[in-house]
Amino acid sequence: MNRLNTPIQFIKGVGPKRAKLLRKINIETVKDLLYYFPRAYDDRRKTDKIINVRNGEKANLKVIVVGSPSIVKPKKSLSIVKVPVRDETGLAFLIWFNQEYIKKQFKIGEVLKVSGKVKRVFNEIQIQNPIFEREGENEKIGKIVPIYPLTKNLKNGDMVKLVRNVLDEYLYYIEDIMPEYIKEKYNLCSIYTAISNIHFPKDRYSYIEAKRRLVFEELFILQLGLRLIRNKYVENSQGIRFLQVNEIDELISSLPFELTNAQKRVYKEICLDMESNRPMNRLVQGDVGSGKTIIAVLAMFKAVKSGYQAVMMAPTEILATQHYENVSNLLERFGIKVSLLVGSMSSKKKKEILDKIREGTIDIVIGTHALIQKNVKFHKLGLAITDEQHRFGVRQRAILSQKGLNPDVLVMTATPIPRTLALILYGDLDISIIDELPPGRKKVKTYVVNSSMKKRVYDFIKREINKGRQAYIVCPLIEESDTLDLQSAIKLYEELKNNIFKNLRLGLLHGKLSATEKDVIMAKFKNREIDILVSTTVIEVGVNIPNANIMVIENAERFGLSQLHQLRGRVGRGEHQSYCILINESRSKISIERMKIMEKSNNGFEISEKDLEIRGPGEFFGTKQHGLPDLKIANLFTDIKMLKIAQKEVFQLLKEDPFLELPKHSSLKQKIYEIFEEKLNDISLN
Ligand SMILES: Nc1ncnc2c1ncn2[C@@H]1O[C@H](COP(=O)(O)OP(=O)(O)OP(=O)(O)O)[C@@H](O)[C@H]1O
Repeated sequence: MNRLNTPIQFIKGVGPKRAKLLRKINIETVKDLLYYFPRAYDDRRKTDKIINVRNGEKANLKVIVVGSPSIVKPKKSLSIVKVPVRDETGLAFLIWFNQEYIKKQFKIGEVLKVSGKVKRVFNEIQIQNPIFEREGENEKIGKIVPIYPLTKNLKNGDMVKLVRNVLDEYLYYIEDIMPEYIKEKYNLCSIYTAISNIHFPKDRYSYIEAKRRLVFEELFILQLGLRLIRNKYVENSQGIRFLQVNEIDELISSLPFELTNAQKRVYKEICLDMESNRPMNRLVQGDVGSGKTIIAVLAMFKAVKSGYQAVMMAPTEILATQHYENVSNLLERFGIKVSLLVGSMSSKKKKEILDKIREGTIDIVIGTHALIQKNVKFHKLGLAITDEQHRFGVRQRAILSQKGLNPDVLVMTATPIPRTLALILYGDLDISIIDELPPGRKKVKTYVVNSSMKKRVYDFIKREINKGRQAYIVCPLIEESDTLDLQSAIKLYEELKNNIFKNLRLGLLHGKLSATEKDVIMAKFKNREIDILVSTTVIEVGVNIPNANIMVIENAERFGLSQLHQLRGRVGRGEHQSYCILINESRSKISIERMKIMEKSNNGFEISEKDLEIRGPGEFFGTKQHGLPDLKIANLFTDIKMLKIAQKEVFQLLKEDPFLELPKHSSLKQKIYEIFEEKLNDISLN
């Protein structure tokens, strides 16, 4: 057995009780402990003088005991031990509460190093509950002490001792998996120095060096693992060879527009994947309105004309319905049978569709989560597309594709993120980017206003509606409570309908409506029977109504920038000049700064980068949701430079050894299998 896997309760001084506490913080083995990094450090290197200490702050002192310890009992339940000490600048008292036994530990004249919090009580300087050691001892004071994330009843001092013990005995059982040439090239210290110094740094420099090495390793391993999964998947599975379909030119030339160069390039990349015998596993990233849908349509056409079925899963019924309408309009005249499958359908209707899917009389199914239910069985599924993937988990994507035998997989996302990060979050996919908007799109004019300007905003909406346009008004999202969210939308709707826009036709859309009710409202808005659609963020993704040209967002400060960009993307989709009005109720500097970014930029990639900068990656996208292992020390945003370097090295290494089969990479491979075991095993089962 690898000694690092020694269960923690077998370590001296641990025992079952402490082992239980350690398990609470996910420390089960020696290795877990060695990789349990401090959350902060207490620098106890410098010595203060009594004359300089400040009330409420921590002080490290070197003192001499100048009198016998005394015990004071101000009340029955409280006893205070007081030990008088001094240095060359003044007098102080070491204080302990209800710990009478401690009194015996001091002798007059002995020198102590103490560290604790200063409290001034009347004219007395007290150091309360200090830690202390005698001259010559060198355990707790005079150095940088790690502070660990703890749990109830587990003391930092005990953790420090434990880590020290384990380091002494087990450090050299860790294997240094980083290839030598990489360590040399980037001047990275050994894993031994890194692990030992991250727990007990001698100084700032040794801490920085340790952290740099560990961050690099973490990012390197993460990316290597993801790319290895991709390589294995591509290698192991026999995919479908779709045909070159000439009829597709007819479809393309029947479109009311010419494909942009970016669309042509991405389409070509998809064709190459589909025509090869390896299964496609590709992400299409594009800014809002860049025309991702047509790419999906072309891929589905190709699949069907090659004799297979295709499926497309969208996150909401509104979006699924919209896709269904588009796709059937475009493809039915080519003899392709398209069908919709959503949760709200009657069971009779559902059964009818499910039968047809199973028999193969339906070629393309478009739907929501309903598609991943057990009862959905395909006759011959060849292509699985998920739209707006960030709303689904990796697992759901996998379930969908398991409904075929290694179908090609296409993932479409409307949240543009910087390429470097896309490579992490979608590291097991190949990436295509549509980085060009269709020609002639007018920039959405964006204005940030505060609520005092509302009347002007409403007058402006009236004028545009008189010209035949339509508007969206989106209400703030209150995440903790759907009910409040709903109330605020209803309240606003009532007020607008009964007062401000009395003579106009308003509709209200929110998540609590049934799917049919939502459909009715969307259809009315589309048919111009509604002038203003008041909505919660259910409208956020993908809705395409080109005649709507105004997007007003109430309490815009409550949204993430990428989300605002998504919402804004609902307008500017037709020939009319469009407007986005952000009502910002916050005076905070950060809020104003964020709103300014929206005024200035219309580029989703740029905006997501800023959003990431301001909100941090944790909130931007939960790594958990993407099924990635937790990062212990690296930070996807602040360590972006390191991320890029690690990415470069991973690509280089896999070029030479795509499956880590060379003996020199055996320990790397082992580590990756430890971390990504489940995923890699899944693949070998295919
Ligand atoms: N090359 C093109 N030239 C002109 N119009 C196009 C082109 N490609 C797509 N469109 C049109 O642009 C609009 C937006 O396309 P689509 O709905 O596919 O965008 P999207 O990329 O899915 O954006 P979102 O993520 O915002 O939904 C549609 O009305 C579509 O018909």
